[in-house]
Amino acid sequence: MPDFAVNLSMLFTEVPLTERFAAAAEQGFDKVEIQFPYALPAADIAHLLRQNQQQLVLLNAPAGDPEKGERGIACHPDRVAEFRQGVTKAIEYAKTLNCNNINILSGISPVNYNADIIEKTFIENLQFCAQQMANADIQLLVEAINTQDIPGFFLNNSQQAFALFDRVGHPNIKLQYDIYHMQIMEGNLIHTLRQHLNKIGHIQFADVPGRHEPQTGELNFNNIFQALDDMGYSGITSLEYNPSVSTTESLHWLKQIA
Ligand SMILES: O=C(O)[C@H](O)C(=O)CO
Ligand SMILES: [Mg+2]
Repeated sequence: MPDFAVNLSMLFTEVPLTERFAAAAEQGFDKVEIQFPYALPAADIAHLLRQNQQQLVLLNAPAGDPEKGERGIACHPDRVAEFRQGVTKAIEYAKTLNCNNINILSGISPVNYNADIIEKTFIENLQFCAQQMANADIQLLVEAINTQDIPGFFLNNSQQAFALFDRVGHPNIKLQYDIYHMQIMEGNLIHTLRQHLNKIGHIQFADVPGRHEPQTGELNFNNIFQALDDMGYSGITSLEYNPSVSTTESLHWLKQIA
């Protein structure tokens, strides 16, 4: 069975973030992720993790202003200094929280720059991240996001990610393979996971369509989880879905496979 973590930005949202750690612990989760932890001081999060005997396994670097529709700024040529300051802040949080993985979001391609400059900016920013994070013993992860939910998102499929990693040319970079986004963009999940397992550092999932819990859509999660075990995947597999019912009720599938 996969080593599960739960994303506290999308599950247990019935209660404020500070109470989600305990809610997750009550359901048996000892590993959690937070997309953007920055509204809380790192010391407060560290206290909550200790109190609930949990490990933080993933956080995202700051990704611009969501109120303005921004979903990452790593490919924005005019935001490089701001992006890199955000990465420094993410590394400080990760060090305080003993978190070994930081996820980077490319963002939506800015309309006022040509494709080559956008790609070059992203590659140079990833080179910066890979080295800064290697210095801090942190794994750089990069996530591809589907363009139905976020039209224009620059990094949107696994082959594009692997080709970019070759150009980044640093060993400290892996794909955060989100099953939900990749089912929408390319399908062929088990084959892709098996073929590129050594370039995949973290997995998240939700069913398609709807981005809800397993058994609400078209994916056969029993087969996917079994295949991950069979191929020897040893990383984290994280619940990152919008529960279609209460979070606790949405975990029925987990009890069936346990
Ligand atoms: O939406 C997702 O899949 C991400 O993992 C994320 O962190 C976006 O903020
Ligand atoms: Mg994701």
